[in-house]
Amino acid sequence: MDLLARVQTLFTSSITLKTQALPLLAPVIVRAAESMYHCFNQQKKILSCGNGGSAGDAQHFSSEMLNRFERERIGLPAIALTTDSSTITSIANDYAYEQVFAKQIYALGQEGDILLAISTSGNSPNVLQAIHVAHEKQMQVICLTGKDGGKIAELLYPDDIEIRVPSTSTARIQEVHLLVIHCLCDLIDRQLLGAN
Ligand SMILES: O=C(CO)[C@@H](O)[C@H](O)[C@H](O)[C@H](O)COP(=O)(O)O
Ligand SMILES: [Zn+2]
Repeated sequence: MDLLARVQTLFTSSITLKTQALPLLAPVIVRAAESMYHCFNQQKKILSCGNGGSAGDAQHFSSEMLNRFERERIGLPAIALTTDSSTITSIANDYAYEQVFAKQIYALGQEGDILLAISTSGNSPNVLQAIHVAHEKQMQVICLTGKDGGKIAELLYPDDIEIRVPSTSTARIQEVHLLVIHCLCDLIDRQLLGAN
């Protein structure tokens, strides 16, 4: 078993995917960052959700908004819907796991807010329900997906934005999702603070 060679393969496939994804995703990332900046400028907020590694990504994004990214600035209003175990377990217990994000969006979401929905398959039922409720609440949906976009791709409205990573590997897609999140943070800061 050549573990060193395996690491080489994993790094190479991650780098190759990022290189392939750049021209496809760059214009869409810019559009998403402009929408997010506009949302904050209107005193609105961003709610984020996802499962597993994507739950971590949802929290990673909200912490970089609430605290800061690489430059000093005021905190920006963002809430990850993946963090409150009492709320999540009670909704799953009393209703269904499918509702864990949707019910929070009913309570917290307002017209003009954005939902950042993260799913590598595009098929997680609780993320699909979250998108339905975001639409009811007149929120724009920005989603990070992979594979064929799954059912999320079919649900989106024309004003929504899908950033779809061209890969079928969950792990590789997640690696690009994290890079996309850092691009969004950087572009939001540039619009807020200027280039320096
Ligand atoms: O991190 C990983 C795999 O790298 C897993 O925890 C993964 O996030 C979970 O299987 C998720 O439930 C997958 O959901 P989704 O990305 O298809 O919406
Ligand atoms: Zn993972």
